[in-house]
Amino acid sequence: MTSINLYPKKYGQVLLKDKNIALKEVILLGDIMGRSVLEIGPGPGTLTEILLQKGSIVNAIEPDHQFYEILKLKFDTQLNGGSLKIEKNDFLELSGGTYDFIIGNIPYHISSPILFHLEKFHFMRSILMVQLEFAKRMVAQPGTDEYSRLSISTALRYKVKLEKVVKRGSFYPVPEVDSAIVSIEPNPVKWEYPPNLTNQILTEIFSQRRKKLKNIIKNLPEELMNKRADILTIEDLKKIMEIS
Ligand SMILES: C[S@@+](CC[C@H](N)C(=O)[O-])C[C@H]1O[C@@H](n2cnc3c(N)ncnc32)[C@H](O)[C@@H]1O
Repeated sequence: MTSINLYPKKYGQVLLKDKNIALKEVILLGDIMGRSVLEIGPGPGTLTEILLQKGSIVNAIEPDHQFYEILKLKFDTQLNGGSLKIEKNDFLELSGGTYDFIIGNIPYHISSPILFHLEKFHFMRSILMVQLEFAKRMVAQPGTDEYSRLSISTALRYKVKLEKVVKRGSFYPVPEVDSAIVSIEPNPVKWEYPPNLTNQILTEIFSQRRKKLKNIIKNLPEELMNKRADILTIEDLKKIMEIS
């Protein structure tokens, strides 16, 4: 007998089986009654169901054909009633939009592209499930072991909080790593420097983490010369942008 592979690696499909965790994620969004929610990768619709029960208007983006078909059958009433739209699409292909909230238990192999693609959207708050190590790097402060290019790139754009560690046993198939729920709010003050130049400078600095900044960038202010990437703050980066 041939079996259908519901978990092709291509889409990073590890499914949340603990409904209490899904409920916690939705509660962390805040009051969603009557509000618009973009859901990234609904899979079989565990989060979708709770979002709809709580009265939100959901736009769900799912590229996998099998899940797309399952969702259409499962939520036929809500689709006809107008509280749910399902798009068979890749979130990274969306050009942007405005939603009150964004939520997703996202595929871990594309966490970074998804995180930075959020920038194309206007939203108040987002709740994402990511790999625990990724979450720790997202929220890491300068001078800690986890501090990385991801940490400063995240802090330039968002206010992020690691809300809850979720053990691997809450998923099926059981993955090799633990996960975490993070909340993300856009920074009220936007980073005023050109994104390409910022990325270029961060690449130079973080690809030579062990070097002192004076050996990477010329004409630095005195106080930055002996610093290294692992303690680079946003204020330091601003000073570097000013002379670049
Ligand atoms: C980790 S699973 C989570 C599924 C479901 N939300 C859950 O909690 O059980 C990731 C989901 O994202 C979908 N996905 C993969 N790549 C995607 C992309 N580029 N854009 C949107 N969804 C994607 C997968 O098909 C899958 O449904």
